[in-house]
Amino acid sequence: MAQFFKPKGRKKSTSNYVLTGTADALDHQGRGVVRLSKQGKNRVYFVPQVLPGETAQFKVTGQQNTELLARQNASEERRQAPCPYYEDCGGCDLQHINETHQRRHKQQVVTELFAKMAGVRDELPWHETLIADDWQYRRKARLAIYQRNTAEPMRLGFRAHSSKHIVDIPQCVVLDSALNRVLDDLRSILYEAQIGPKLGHIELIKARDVHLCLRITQSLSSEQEKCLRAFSSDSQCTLWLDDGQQITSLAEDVVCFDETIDGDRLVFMPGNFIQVNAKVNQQMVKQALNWLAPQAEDEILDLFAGIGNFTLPLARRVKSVTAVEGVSAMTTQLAANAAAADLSNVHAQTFDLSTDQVSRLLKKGFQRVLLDPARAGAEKVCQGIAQLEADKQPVQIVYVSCSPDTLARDSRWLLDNGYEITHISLVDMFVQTHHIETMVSFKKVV
Ligand SMILES: C[S@@+](CC[C@H](N)C(=O)[O-])C[C@H]1O[C@@H](n2cnc3c(N)ncnc32)[C@H](O)[C@@H]1O
Repeated sequence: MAQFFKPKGRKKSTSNYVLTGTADALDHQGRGVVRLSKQGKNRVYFVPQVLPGETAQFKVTGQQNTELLARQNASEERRQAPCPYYEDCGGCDLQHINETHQRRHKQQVVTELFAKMAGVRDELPWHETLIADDWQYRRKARLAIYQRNTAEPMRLGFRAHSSKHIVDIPQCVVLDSALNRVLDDLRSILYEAQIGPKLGHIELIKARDVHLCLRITQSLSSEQEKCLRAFSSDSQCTLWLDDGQQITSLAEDVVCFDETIDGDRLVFMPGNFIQVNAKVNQQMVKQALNWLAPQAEDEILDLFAGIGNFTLPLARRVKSVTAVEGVSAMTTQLAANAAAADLSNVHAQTFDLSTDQVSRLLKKGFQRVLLDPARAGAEKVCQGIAQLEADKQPVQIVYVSCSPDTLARDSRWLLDNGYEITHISLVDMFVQTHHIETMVSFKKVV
C-alpha cells in the first residue's frame, strides 16, 4: 500500500493538430524543444524522443503534450535504443542517447535550474557523478497487469508514454536480472491459474532475495493460492498478497531486507520506499557521510528518513540521530531496524514535514542535517533553517534530491541565509530515464 501523491486530473484537451518543426534544445524531461510561430504568436512545443537539430512532425494532443509522428533526420548524438519496446513503453525515455550524453544533459539541467531559481551565478562545485550499472540496475518496479477475462489475452508490463495503455514486456533491459528471470514463469502461472483478471499490479523487488507482491482486487481461490505457492517454491521467490488493506506473505517467517554500508539489516515491507538502484545507493550513502562529516559528539537530524537508509550509518558514527518520516509504518520499521542493530541513539518520529511542526523541531538545534525528500521537496524545512538564529543553524546540510526544480527552489532559502554550496554531484540512480537525482552539500558561512 505505497502512498503516492496524485495530481488533480487535467481537463481533456480538444486540440489535435499536426505540426512540423526543428528542436533547438532538450527540456528538463529530455524532450525536444520546438519553437514555432502560430497565428502570429510564438509557441513552444515539447516533443518526446526528438533531439536538438532534428526536424519532426508531431501531433499536438494537449497543452503540454505532443506525440511524435515522424522524424526527418537524425542527430549525431542519436543511437539505436537497445530495448525493442522503447518506442511504446513509458518506462524509459532517454535510451536514444548514450549514457555520457544523458549525464551531460542532466548536469546542464541542474546548472540551469540553480541559475534560474536559486540565483547561482558562479560555477557550481561539481564532483564526479556517482555511477554504477547502465543496464539491469533496477531492483524495484511496479508492473501493471490487465486481463479483462480468462478468455482474453493478458498484458503485463509498463504503461505507455502519457497513456494508461499497458505495453506487454516479456523482459526489461533496466530491470535486475533476477527479476527478469522470474517474469516468464510468473506470466505463465498467472495465465494458467486464471489469476490475471483478479490483479491490479505487481510489485517486483530484488533485495537479498526476490519478492513479488500481487495487488489483488478479488480474493483468490484456495486452488489459485496453491498454484502460487508451488510457483514460489519452484522459482525461489517470496510471494506477498496486497488486498488494499494489508500485505501478507504466502510463506511464513519471511522478511525483505537490504543491508547498510556497515552490514546492518534494513528490513522493509513491500510498499515501503527503498532506493531503486542498490549499487548507486551504497555510493550515495558513503558520499553523504563524507560530505556531512559527522563528529562523534554530534546530534544529527535525518529528515524524510524512510526505513533508515541514512539513519543507521549516521547513528553508528554520532551521539544521536533524530529521524523523521511521514508514513508511520515506515517510522515503526526504522525504529525496529535501529533496535535490531543495537542503536539506542536513534529517535524516530512521524510527522508531516510540510507543516509548521518542522520549525519547532529545528529550534532544538542540530549540528548537521540530512534531507532526502520526495519530489515535492523540503521547502518548509529549508525555510525553517533560514529563519533560525545564526547560532542555532546547522553547520552542515546534505540535501539528496530526486527533483532538481524543487531542489533549486529550496536551495535559495539556504543560499540567501548564510550557506554556501561546497559540493554538488549527480547520482545516476535512474539511467535511461529523464529522472535526475542530485546531492548538494551546504556549509554555514562563518
Ligand atoms: C526519497 S524517500 C527517502 C527515504 C530514505 N531517506 C531512503 O534513503 O530510503 C522520501 C521519504 O520521505 C517521506 N515523505 C514524503 N513526504 C513527506 C512529508 N511531507 N513529511 C514527512 N515525510 C515525507 C516518504 O514517505 C519517503 O519515505
